[in-house]
This record gives sequence, C-alpha cells and structure tokens, in this order.
Amino acid sequence: MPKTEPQDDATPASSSLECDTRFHIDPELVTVALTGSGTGLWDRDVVTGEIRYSPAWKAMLGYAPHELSNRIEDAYVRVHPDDLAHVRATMQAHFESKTDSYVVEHRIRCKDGSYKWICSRGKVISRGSDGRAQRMIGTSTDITALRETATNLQHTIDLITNLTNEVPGLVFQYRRSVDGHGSVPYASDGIRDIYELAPEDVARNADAIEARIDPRDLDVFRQSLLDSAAHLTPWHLEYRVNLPRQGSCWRQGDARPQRMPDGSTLWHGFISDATEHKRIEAELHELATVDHLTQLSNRRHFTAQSEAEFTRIRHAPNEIAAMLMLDLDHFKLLNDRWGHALGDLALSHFARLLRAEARTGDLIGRIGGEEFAAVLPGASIEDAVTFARRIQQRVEASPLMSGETRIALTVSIGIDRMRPTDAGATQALSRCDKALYVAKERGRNRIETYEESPAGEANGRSSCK
Ligand SMILES: Nc1nc2c(ncn2[C@@H]2O[C@H](COP(=O)(O)OP(=O)(O)OP(=O)(O)O)[C@@H](O)[C@H]2O)c(=O)[nH]1
Repeated sequence: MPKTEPQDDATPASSSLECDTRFHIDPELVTVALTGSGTGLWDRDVVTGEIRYSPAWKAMLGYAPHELSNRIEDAYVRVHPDDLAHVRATMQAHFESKTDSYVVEHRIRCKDGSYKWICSRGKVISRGSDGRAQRMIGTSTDITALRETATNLQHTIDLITNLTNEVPGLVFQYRRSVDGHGSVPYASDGIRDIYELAPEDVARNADAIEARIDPRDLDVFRQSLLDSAAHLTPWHLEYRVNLPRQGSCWRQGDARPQRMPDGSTLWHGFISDATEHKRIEAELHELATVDHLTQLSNRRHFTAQSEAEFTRIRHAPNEIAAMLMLDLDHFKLLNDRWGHALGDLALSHFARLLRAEARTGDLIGRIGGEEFAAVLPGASIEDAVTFARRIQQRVEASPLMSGETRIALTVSIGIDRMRPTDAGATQALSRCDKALYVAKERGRNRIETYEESPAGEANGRSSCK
C-alpha cells in the first residue's frame, strides 16, 4: 500500500515503459513530459483510504510538495460539489469492474480557492481474492484551458445557431463529394419552412431536398450546382418546390462554393421564400401584358409577340404567317344607344369569340378601343380569310344578350401576310389597317386583303360580304 509519495519520475509509469525492451524511455524524460503536460500522479489505497500525490499533482493545484493531507475524504472535499456525485459514481463503477478504467472530467478546488477543470484517469491495479479493489493509480491533467476553449466555441456555435435561426429563410452548408453524394452538414431551423424538413433529415444525405423540388425545375437545379462546382462560381437559382403543407412554392437560392482538400465542394449560402415575390412579378407581368377588360394581350405585348414571330419568319424563308386587324362596326352607336358598360360587355364578348376560334400558337391582342389584331403563324392569306369568315359567322351566330334583348355585332377585317422584306411586324399591321379601312369604306362587315395599287395606294380585294 502507498507508503511513499508517487514521484512524477517513478513507478508505475517507468516500470510499464520498461516492459518493451526495444522501447526504453528515460524516466527523467517522463517526468518532464508529465509536468509539461500539466499532469500529476496519484496512488490510492482503497482499503485504508490513503491517497498520495506526486509533487506535480500538488503543484497543479498550487500546493508545495509537503502540503495536502493524504486522506481520500479530504480529496473529495476539494471536488466541486456539482461534480462530486458523478465522480463518486464513476469511481464506484470501476471498483465494481463495470468499466475497464476510470475516466472523469471534473472541477477541483486549488489552494487559492479557485477551481480548475481536470481530467482524472485511473485503474485498479490490485484486487483482493473477492475481487474488491485494493489499490488504484492514476493521473490528473489540467484541462481548464481546453474547457474554456470548448466553452467559448460552444458560445460561438450557439450565437451562430441563434442568429441563423432568427433569419427568415434557410442558412446552410451543402457539401457535394467527388462521387456526387450530397449532404447538408449545417442547416438552420428555417429548413422546416423552406423544405418542410428537419436539419437531421439532410445532415448525411441531401436526397430529401431533391424529392421536394418540382420535377419541372429538378434538372436545372442539378445542373446549376454542377456548373457552380465546376467553375467555382456563385450559385443563384429561382426554382419551384412542392411541399406537403404549403403546396407549390418558389424558392431563391444563393451560395458560394469552395473546393475542399478532399476534392469535395462546400457551399455556404441562403435560401429564401420567393413565392410572394414571384406572385407579384407574375401580377406585374400580367398588368404589363394583358388587357384587363378582354384578358387578351395588350397592344404592347401583342406588338412584342408579333415582332418575335416576324423575326422567326425572316430567318426561315419557308415559314409564313398571316396577320389580321379586326374592328367592331359602329361601336360608337352601340355605346351611345346601350351605354358604355354594355359596350364593355360587347368587347369582352367579342374577345371570347375570337379566342374560341384561335388555335394554340395564334397571337391575339386588343390593340385599341374596339380594335383587335391576330397573327396566325404558318397561315397563308387564304387560311387567314377562312379564319376571318369563321369569326364573322361566329359573331353573327352569337349576338350579345342584354336581358331579353339581342344586340347584333358585326366586324370588319383587314388581312395581309408578314413579308420577310418588311422592317418589322408593324409594317404588316399597317397594311392590315389599310385593308381594314377599305372594308369600312365598302360598307363594313367585310373582309379585305391588302393589295398594292399600281399607284402605290392601299387597295383591297377578296371581299367576303
Ligand atoms: N364601351 C367601350 N367603348 C370604347 C372603349 N374603347 C373605345 N370605345 C369606344 O369605341 C368607339 C369607337 O368609335 P369609332 O372609332 O368612331 O368607330 P365606330 O363607331 O366603331 O365606327 P366604325 O369603326 O367606322 O364602324 C368610341 O365611341 C369609343 O369611345 C372601351 O373600352 N369600352
């Protein structure tokens, strides 16, 4: 049983180190190593309750080699009260051979009354025939600085987590390994709204995110990340997600990639809810492009669309397109007789008939008060005349009803084709306008196609009525 203080350069360390004859360390070096690492030795007689400490152990707590009692009950008084039960339980478990060794981190009071964090490790080295622990030796290492660093690190992590969790959106770290495997090592709480997932759902495998992305945007989503990884360019994407609770929503993602030493790519970024922004954008787009009364394209949008069609025709000599201008007859009279509100109804009624007659791909717009226009891609002048006749027949067959009153509408139509030699689509529209003028001149409710007169004046031919 311990009768002498354990020396920092003494057994048991030196004896066990000598076991391997090929590897001998000078005990003095062990002393230096142990002292330098802030480690002291202790040797406890479990039966008598005697415990002896090496000088380095005592120095660690600020005691001189001759200070400190060698009683275990005094040792327990120095343990921080909050840690005592845990220390005792860990020690007891080792005495009962429930653990291979004794390892515990706890606070211990120094001579000056302050506390240090230490890591105590020990092992029972002799037991009685009944298995009861008799002698135990061990080390204590000052880990105060380490604990402070760990505590500061935890505070920093808590701060970042608290801040990112307050941000309305998802702050994330996304890793893509060389073999293409994706994971999200860090996701703020916002992931519960952004993807309706928990951080742990994607910590090791990001597949759950891809499952939320709208199939229409999945390829673009994947490709955008591949591009960002390949060129280490910032990732930016607006894409749709389908969520169990919120349904279809828009998301906007922004992140910066960096290449890691193992070849993987790590993005740090942010994903926000872009649904409202997209809704407003769509609303503004509609306001800018759609005529409120008839829900047809407005003049500006129709012009832009027909210019795009004209560009297509000009670059493909075999492609054709016809253009029509349609104007309700005597609309002023209708307004004067039935009122402006009914005039509005007549306009939307006519727009419905026009839309019903159009094919997918045809462009229709309201370009003025009671003026409408259409571009029929792939249609010849003859096709356009047939289309115009069908419109007139539909208008005749479907009068506007105001209560019991039938209000008959008629429409005059001017037609021409888009010509590759034109400067733009408006030139075709202006020829349609001239043909329309002829239709009005010749009595209205007529279809006229444009024809250049020898004198260069606008003319019309091919009347329907
Ligand atoms: N109700 C209603 N009337 C409109 C609207 N925009 C224009 N108008 C009217 O449409 C009428 C067009 O009159 P005009 O240009 O003289 O043509 P019209 O009476 O149809 O005569 P023709 O075209 O020669 O057959 C005007 O009285 C405008 O006030 C609208 O949004 N709603």
